[in-house]
Amino acid sequence: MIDFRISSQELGNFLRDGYVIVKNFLSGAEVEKLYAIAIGDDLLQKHAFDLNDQSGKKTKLTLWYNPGDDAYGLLTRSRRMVESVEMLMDGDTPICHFHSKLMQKEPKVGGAWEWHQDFGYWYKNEFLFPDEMVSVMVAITKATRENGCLQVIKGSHKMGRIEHGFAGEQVGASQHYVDLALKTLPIVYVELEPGDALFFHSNLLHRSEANLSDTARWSLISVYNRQRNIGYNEPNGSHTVPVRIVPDDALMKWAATGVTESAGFLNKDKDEALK
Ligand SMILES: O=C(O)CCC(=O)C(=O)O
Ligand SMILES: [Fe+2]
Repeated sequence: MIDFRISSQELGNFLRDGYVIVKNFLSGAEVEKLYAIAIGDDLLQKHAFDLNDQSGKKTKLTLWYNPGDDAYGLLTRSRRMVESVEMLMDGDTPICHFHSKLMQKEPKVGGAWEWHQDFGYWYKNEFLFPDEMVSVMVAITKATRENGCLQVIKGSHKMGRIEHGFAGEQVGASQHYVDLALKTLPIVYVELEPGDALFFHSNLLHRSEANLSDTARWSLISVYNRQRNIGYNEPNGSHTVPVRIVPDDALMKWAATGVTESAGFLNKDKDEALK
């Protein structure tokens, strides 16, 4: 049995750098199952929407709040996931799932994301504690420089929250502070194999370039929150509902289905952080 928990060295890297990569967080069979379900899932496609970047290129994504008994829900509720994020977060109240999104960056059309901190969005939702929010990006397909993998500014979470404004339909960090960060800290291209996971702090500056390659870049990004960290301007209550943890083997042993309507999908015009 593999122990998936974050080691003390990985924790140290996360605290210093604002992120940590865990290779093979999912097995090959698990990630194949998730990919097969995603491409055949009508509901995921029905609820997908496009976000335009500044040049008009589109990124397709599907976002939902409540993790259920489908394959994606069982992954986000798995012990390895919840115990890992718990080690990386301040505080001691129960771990809740804010939302998950399936990012579908299609070949030739997948749009860019401007430099931002995720807490730049969540501050608008009136969350108060950035150290009690962590994102996990799981690569469903390979992420490379060519297909627009995530880039992070190593250590930038230590700058605290940076002012954000609109960049196309996205929220972007103040260019002046991004420039200063880039003068001071290194950029890291987060290339991932399917099944690898990137855990990152809510104040880590990150972006990605358009996907001009022939291969899709699909990833699942799940966001976790401590129960006492209330988003006062976040209408969806998922972020204060403790995760119902399932065993790590549930994804392979229990589920065969895609996400159901009870997941509570986001419609683009409803998101407070995008207003
Ligand atoms: O998947 C990407 O390229 C970036 C997405 C992202 O940073 C976000 O949705 O907040
Ligand atoms: Fe982000």
